[in-house]
Amino acid sequence: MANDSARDTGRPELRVLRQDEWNVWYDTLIRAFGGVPETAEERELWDTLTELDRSLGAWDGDTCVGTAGVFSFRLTVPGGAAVPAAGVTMVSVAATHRRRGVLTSMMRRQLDDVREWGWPLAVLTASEPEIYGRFGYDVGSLQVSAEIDTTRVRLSVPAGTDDVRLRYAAPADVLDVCEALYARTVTGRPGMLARLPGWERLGLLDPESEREGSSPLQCVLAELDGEVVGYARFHVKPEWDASGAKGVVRVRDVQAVDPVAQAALWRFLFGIDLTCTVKAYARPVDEAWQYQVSDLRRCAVRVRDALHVRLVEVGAALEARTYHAPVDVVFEVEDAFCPWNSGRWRLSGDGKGASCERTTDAADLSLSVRELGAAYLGGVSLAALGAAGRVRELRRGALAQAAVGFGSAVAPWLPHGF
Ligand SMILES: CC(=O)SCCNC(=O)CCNC(=O)[C@H](O)C(C)(C)COP(=O)(O)OP(=O)(O)OC[C@H]1O[C@@H](n2cnc3c(N)ncnc32)[C@H](O)[C@@H]1OP(=O)(O)O
Repeated sequence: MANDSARDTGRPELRVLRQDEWNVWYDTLIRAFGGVPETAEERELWDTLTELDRSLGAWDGDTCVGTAGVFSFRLTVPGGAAVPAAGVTMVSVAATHRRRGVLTSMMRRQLDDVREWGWPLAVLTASEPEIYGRFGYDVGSLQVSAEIDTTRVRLSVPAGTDDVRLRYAAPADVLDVCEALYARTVTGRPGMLARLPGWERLGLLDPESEREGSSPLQCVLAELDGEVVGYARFHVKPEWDASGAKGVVRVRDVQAVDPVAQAALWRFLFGIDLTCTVKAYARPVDEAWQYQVSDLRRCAVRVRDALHVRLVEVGAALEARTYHAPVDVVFEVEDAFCPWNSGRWRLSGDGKGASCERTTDAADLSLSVRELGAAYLGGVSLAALGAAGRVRELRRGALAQAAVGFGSAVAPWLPHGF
């Protein structure tokens, strides 16, 4: 049907990707991102990770003009449950075919598919944040980058940090240990993704072309009483000028099971000889080091959007998480792109669980599905969205109650892109 209508109208034909099309499809994607080829290793890895039956290609005759993929993730939500979520990825439209609705047609098909698969959520990281709001996504987690002047900034660490032993290890040799540790941390923060088979290799990708003069990837393990309690992966870029060493530590990944292990790793990164800057990227907005430093201003902290969240099924999504404080609220939801979500929903929940069902009761709060996506992981306050004019309070007190209920003790975080 879709093929016929595409032929009739001259619109590109949208179809599920086949393995024999992958190379052309992937070339289309790479070109849309500027056309710089990836290494053979990266390409092979993405070929392996692509979920063909969940990926779409848009074709103008034999020419691939659009790409969109989905990874079948499980996303940690407030309360710690791992909820099926479509990880929308590899989205592109050839510049020759831009602004003719190809992306819109792929988003339409994709969200219909995700609904059919029974997954309540879709998530993505955006090349440009402005693209996805029209399809019902909004920013659900933020991330921090920092450039820390370690010649001036001191770190105060908690008691017990000296008990943690650190040792270097070849990143590939300890991959399994690091993955096991990651798996232990994944339910600790909303917004984290359980690693799918094969995804551990992403952590080791280390193309020389991206090192910009830095060392190959290095890894340090943190151990307490013989047990691995954390790891840091990083590069060191040696630099010298007339006044001496000015090396830079580029932090790629820090994971730890508790604050003491975390502090031991950060103290190590701050203190590597012959370096005077630590550059970190995509860190949690509430990570402890920000409250342990002597001078936050010299850490040049920047915040940006990380995970964009879309509630595909409002009822199932809101039931899948728990609530920081008891909530009983009727939402009037507007969702133009996925109209099955529009209308009134009563959410009743607390720290143990929740129900979210259709209702004809009077609404307490009026908002669009985007505000629910923004607030979903607990990192964006519904009250703040209200102050921005994006949530309308129809019953006095409902906004404050819902805002507290949707909150999270720890900020959501996406440790790696996809
Ligand atoms: C999850 C990910 O993979 S993020 C990666 C996204 N991909 C890229 O950034 C690669 C480079 N860019 C592209 O490939 C394309 O420009 C795309 C995919 C962003 C857009 O594809 P198009 O087919 O041109 O989009 P389409 O024609 O469906 O546009 C739909 C609407 O979005 C708007 N839009 C599209 N791209 C953008 C953008 N980059 N910024 C702002 N608005 C945009 C259009 O103006 C249009 O608005 P309208 O409905 O009000 O007219």
